[in-house]
Amino acid sequence: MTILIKNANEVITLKSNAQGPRTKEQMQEIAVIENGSVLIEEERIVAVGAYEQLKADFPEIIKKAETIDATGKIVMPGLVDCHTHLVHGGTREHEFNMRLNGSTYMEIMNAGGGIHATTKRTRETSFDELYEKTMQHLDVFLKHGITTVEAKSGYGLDWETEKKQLEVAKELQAAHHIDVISTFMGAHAVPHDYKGREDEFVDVVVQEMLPKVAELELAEFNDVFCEKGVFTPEQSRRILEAGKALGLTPKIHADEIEPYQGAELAAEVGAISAEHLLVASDEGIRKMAEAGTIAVLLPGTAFFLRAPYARGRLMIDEGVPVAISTDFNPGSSPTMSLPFIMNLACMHMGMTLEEVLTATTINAAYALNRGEQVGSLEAHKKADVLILDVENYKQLQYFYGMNHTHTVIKNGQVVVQNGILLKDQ
Ligand SMILES: N=CN[C@@H](CCC(=O)O)C(=O)O
Ligand SMILES: [Zn+2]
Repeated sequence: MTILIKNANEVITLKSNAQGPRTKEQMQEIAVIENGSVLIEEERIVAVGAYEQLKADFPEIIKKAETIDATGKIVMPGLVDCHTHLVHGGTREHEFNMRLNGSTYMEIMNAGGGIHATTKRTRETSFDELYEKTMQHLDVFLKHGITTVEAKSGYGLDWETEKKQLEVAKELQAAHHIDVISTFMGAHAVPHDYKGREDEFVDVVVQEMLPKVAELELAEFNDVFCEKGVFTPEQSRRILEAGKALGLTPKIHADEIEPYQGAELAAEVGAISAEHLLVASDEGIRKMAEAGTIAVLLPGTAFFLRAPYARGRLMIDEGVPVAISTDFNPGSSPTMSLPFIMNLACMHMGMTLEEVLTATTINAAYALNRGEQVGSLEAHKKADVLILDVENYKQLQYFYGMNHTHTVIKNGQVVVQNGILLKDQ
């Protein structure tokens, strides 16, 4: 398919001469073209710029293009949601109600709820049911303008279920328009039968699960919940180093509930990203900036757990590349609305309108090692493009809590039109 998007009030390209994830003032530079056009052929972007220029440069391609008139709207890259627990059984609204009545997240988890409750449900749910449920979630993501999503395992805590989660994600990567990128997170919690024998469970993850994940090519990344009462920094280091030796890139859930040297560890093991960081130390932030570790911030979790927000402003000022994501999961952040999460980042983490756009496109793409393929509108990149029904990018956060997605083009194909998923029609 050849598509020409024309007359957009603004095309937010995120194009830059910077290499790698954007830091400091680079996060502010979203490279807006007023009255811009985007030319797409097959699954790639051919060019972005003024219509007259594109017409002069690519007359033959323009001749055969189907035109989409974006008058009164804006155009930007598809959103990248770089931290989700996509594949899981069941829901936990009763725990939400318990928290509203005074229980804490960790109390519920230590009493057998939380991650353990979802683990039980995920073990009980068949492959086909999980596949169908996740397919529906992906449809909702797509309608919110998300074209790439990460999927962590970690609700199995045994090989059979971890494998089932990763295989569901792999099959959906092939079956759904959205790109689904898998992370193995066998060390998401210590299963009940290993209580008091935590190191033995780490042995199982390191010696049994990780080699099979690598052999079957079920994931690109390896994550661990480094948190007091879950996995210690030493155990986390062991898990991440073992994954690295097998070719899995480290990620880490760090400093979410209590400061635990997680940010420092991320920098030391060369993790691509450290995620959460609500209570990361000054030293940890400094080390991440030095190492170039991407901070994946998840303000929806702070919102939903009524916890302090990560210090996004400080991290950016210190030179840490920042990405933001939904953390979609059934316990601490059951939302698929990345646009709402962007609003929280502006309102509660001191991030600017421009920084949240960078954090959910190009920087999020780099957090998934996809910064060269998606995350900005540039020639030769994948044609993952959104048309949003607002007059300018500032309105995206001003009209908050709404879904402004009008059209989604994924891999050069229109998949959402007028806010409606085409396969639903
Ligand atoms: N903190 C650890 N894991 C998830 C929550 C998982 C759950 O509560 O089911 C998170 O990233 O917030
Ligand atoms: Zn998470």
